Amino acid sequence: MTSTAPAKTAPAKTAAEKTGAHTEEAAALIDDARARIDTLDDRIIGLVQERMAVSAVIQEARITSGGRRISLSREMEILASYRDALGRPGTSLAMTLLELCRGRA
Ligand SMILES: C=C(O[C@@H]1C=C(C(=O)O)C=C[C@H]1O)C(=O)O
Repeated sequence: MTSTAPAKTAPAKTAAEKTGAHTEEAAALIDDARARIDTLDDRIIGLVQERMAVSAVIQEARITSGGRRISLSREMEILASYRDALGRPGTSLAMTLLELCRGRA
C-alpha cells in the first residue's frame, strides 16, 4: 500500500505580493488594469490569428495563379506603416507579424 503525502498548497499571496504595490488602493487599481490588459491581449491574439488567416488566403491565391508567396514591396509598406505609428519598435513588431503570417523570409 502506498501512502499519499498531504497535498501541499502554497499560502495565498497578499495583494502586495501579487502586484508589487505597497498599498491596498494601488493593488486594487493594478488588479483592475491587469484584467483589462488580459482582455486586450486576448483580442490582440485573436486579431493576429485573423490576420494570419487572411494573409494565407492572399498568399494561396497568388501562388495558385503562378506568382510568388512573398511581395516585398507590400511588406515594405507594412513595415513603414508600423514604424510611422509606433517608431522603431513598430518595425520589429511588423517583422514579427510578417514572420507569423508568411514564415521566415
Ligand atoms: C498577404 C500578402 O502576402 C504576403 C504576406 C504579407 C502580410 O502578411 O501582410 C504581406 C506581403 C506578402 O509577403 C500580400 O501580398 O498582401
